[in-house]
Amino acid sequence: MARSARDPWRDGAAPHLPARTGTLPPVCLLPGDPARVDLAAAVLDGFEIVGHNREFRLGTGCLDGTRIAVCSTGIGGPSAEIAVVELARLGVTTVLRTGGMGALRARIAPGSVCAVTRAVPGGGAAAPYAGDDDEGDDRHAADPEVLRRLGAEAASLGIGLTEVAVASADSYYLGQGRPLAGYERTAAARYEELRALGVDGVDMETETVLAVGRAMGLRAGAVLVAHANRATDAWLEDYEPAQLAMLRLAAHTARSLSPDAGESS
Ligand SMILES: O=P(O)(O)O[C@H]1O[C@H](CO)[C@@H](O)[C@H]1O
Ligand SMILES: O=c1cc[nH]c(=O)[nH]1
Repeated sequence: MARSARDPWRDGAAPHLPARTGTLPPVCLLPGDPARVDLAAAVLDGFEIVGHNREFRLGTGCLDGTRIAVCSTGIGGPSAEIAVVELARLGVTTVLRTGGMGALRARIAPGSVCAVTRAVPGGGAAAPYAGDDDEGDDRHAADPEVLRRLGAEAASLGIGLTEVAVASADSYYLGQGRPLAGYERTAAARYEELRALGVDGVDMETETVLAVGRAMGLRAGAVLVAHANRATDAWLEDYEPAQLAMLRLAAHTARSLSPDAGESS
């Protein structure tokens, strides 16, 4: 049967994510980078790749018998929007972005693991989800229960956690104030603009994950590791240990947020 253009799903199969309705566990980690999905095998037992389409690499594994999904969103708001909307319809009820960011404050060293409290509204793919009500900035706040569990799990794992507010940019270079030849003044102005927002870091997907997740009725949060520090111009070359610490925290938080925590899958 031909698919409808307005709603291009077929027999429970999503148009972009490689999955069918009802096959995924309720909690899903959302790295941007597809390679981080494979890295999750280091923190989840019996990790298996379910499928891969475009930037969306999807796998599942278990922590203490609780099944957890991991799905990459690719880079930027547009593909993150697709992932969150399709995951909601596939049956996922909680999403946790598990990503990287550039810190904007000198006190946040590269490698720091950070819990996002809120994203500032910036537009892009999140804009159509602003809605007609007056929820305002709350739409870009992390779900309080997700934030609370991140804090509790970090404490019990002995992982230091810094709370941050972030901006999500639709551009990695000029949009994050990285100087390009001929655009040095634009880049410097953009960097100051980001800092003036009062945020601690910049990435490319958190705003969309929080705003779209909330609009879809999901619990949405984000844990980010600082890959770089723009204030000190430091870049973390050996990134894997920090990513693994973040994934470990994300997996434990996902387990604690799972309605079936402790049951074997
Ligand atoms: O580390 P991930 O989750 O891939 O995310 C960050 O890395 C990418 C840029 O290099 C952007 O997607 C940014 O948000
Ligand atoms: O500087 C950085 C590092 C990670 N992700 C970003 O979007 N920017």
